[in-house]
Amino acid sequence: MTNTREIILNILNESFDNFNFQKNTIENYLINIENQNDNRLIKETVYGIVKNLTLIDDIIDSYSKIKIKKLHKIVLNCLRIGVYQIIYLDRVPSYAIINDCVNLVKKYTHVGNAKFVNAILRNINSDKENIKESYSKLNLNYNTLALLYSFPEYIVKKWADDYGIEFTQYLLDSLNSKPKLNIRANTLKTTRDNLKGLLMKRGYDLEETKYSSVGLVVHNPDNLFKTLEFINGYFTVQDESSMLVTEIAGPKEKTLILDMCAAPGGKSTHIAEYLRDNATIIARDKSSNKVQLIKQNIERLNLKSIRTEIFDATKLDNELINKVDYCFVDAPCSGLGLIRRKPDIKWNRTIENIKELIELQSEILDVASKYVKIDGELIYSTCTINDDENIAQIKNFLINHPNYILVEFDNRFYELFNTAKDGYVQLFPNVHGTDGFFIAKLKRVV
Ligand SMILES: C[S@@+](CC[C@H](N)C(=O)[O-])C[C@H]1O[C@@H](n2cnc3c(N)ncnc32)[C@H](O)[C@@H]1O
Repeated sequence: MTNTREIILNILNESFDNFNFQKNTIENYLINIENQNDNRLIKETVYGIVKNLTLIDDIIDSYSKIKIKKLHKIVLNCLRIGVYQIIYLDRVPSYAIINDCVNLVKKYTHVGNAKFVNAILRNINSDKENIKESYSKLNLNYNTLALLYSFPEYIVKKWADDYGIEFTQYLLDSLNSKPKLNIRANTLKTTRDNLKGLLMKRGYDLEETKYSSVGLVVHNPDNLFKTLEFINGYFTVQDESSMLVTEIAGPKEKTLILDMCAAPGGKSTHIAEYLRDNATIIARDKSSNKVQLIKQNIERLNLKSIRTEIFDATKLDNELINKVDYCFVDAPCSGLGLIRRKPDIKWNRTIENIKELIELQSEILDVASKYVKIDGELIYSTCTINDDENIAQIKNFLINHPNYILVEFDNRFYELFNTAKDGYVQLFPNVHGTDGFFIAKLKRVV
């Protein structure tokens, strides 16, 4: 029989060494687990711990005589598993959780530690309701929101300053929620309706995306990648927010299009489908591994209009100066809008590396500005909720590049998004149900 908590412990021990919670770490452990319930419990607990880490550690800290920084790694991780499952998972009996965690500590350390863990988890279990109540009574400010929703304080403070405490609370809550999987119909092979019908016949439960005309939400996506529809390139997995980049840009056929940061090809392949494969699209990224990912998608989707190139977007390519009709900069960014899908982003970002990203974005935008021909367009997007990488970045660009202006979106996008104005939009998971995302549309006028 699988000991799910032992697997969770192994994942945490590995992950907390390097904060690398990439899906692969988890998927590698899950490969041999056939029981879907075990599979789900492991994923739910690991992601749950990563999402709620500050609060879980705060609870442990208040019940442990030893500061958590001084606890043995296995002891701490077993406590995290125990606390998460006791507090957040009503369906699992507490005695089984405590028993398992204690036995794991005994197996991997010693009896003394096992007794310590047993006492803490029993106390937390009997105080469970009081614990929940005492946290629910906290006054809300950016420090308490950072604790309650387990986010780094610097991020919460920034959002509270930019959007206010109430909005920030909803934002944090939705970034901790489970996201829906979205797919984009490859309109060169099928229609959204047809794809929906084909997948429904296979037992999938789907609905149309709210904003994009080619997207579907899949409510039960298990084994979706094994379907013939996926293998034969009828769809691409992509969040609805990303689909909107192409729809808002609205490029024309028979034009030259450059996607400077293209891997794994989500936007480039969408542009090719949108233009019925009738344009010249150059899809670049910085390494051969990344470009390989674009190639795999092009091949699976059977697209002919995209040429891939390994090219560093911070370097100027003289061949393309003043030649490009539509230049897409889907920039490397802090990814704060993706925290629902990748909760480790909470713990992997620092103020310093966000600053470096802002400089990199600005450098790439400057190079991009040289490729676009007069009357051509530059479309800048990020998957983050951070004005410094988004609208402030664009305003700064406009100051340094007076030959560019923001161009208005088609009116229907202003009707769809209350947060869209003057040629840019910030999408929020708590408002729009999408990933946190930013799109700006610029035009070179001189
Ligand atoms: C947000 S992702 C792009 C996602 C892609 N547009 C899509 O829709 O599938 C940002 C990309 O920028 C690439 N990147 C980062 N620095 C770069 C550079 N100096 N030159 C080119 N690409 C770079 C990363 O490798 C990454 O693939």
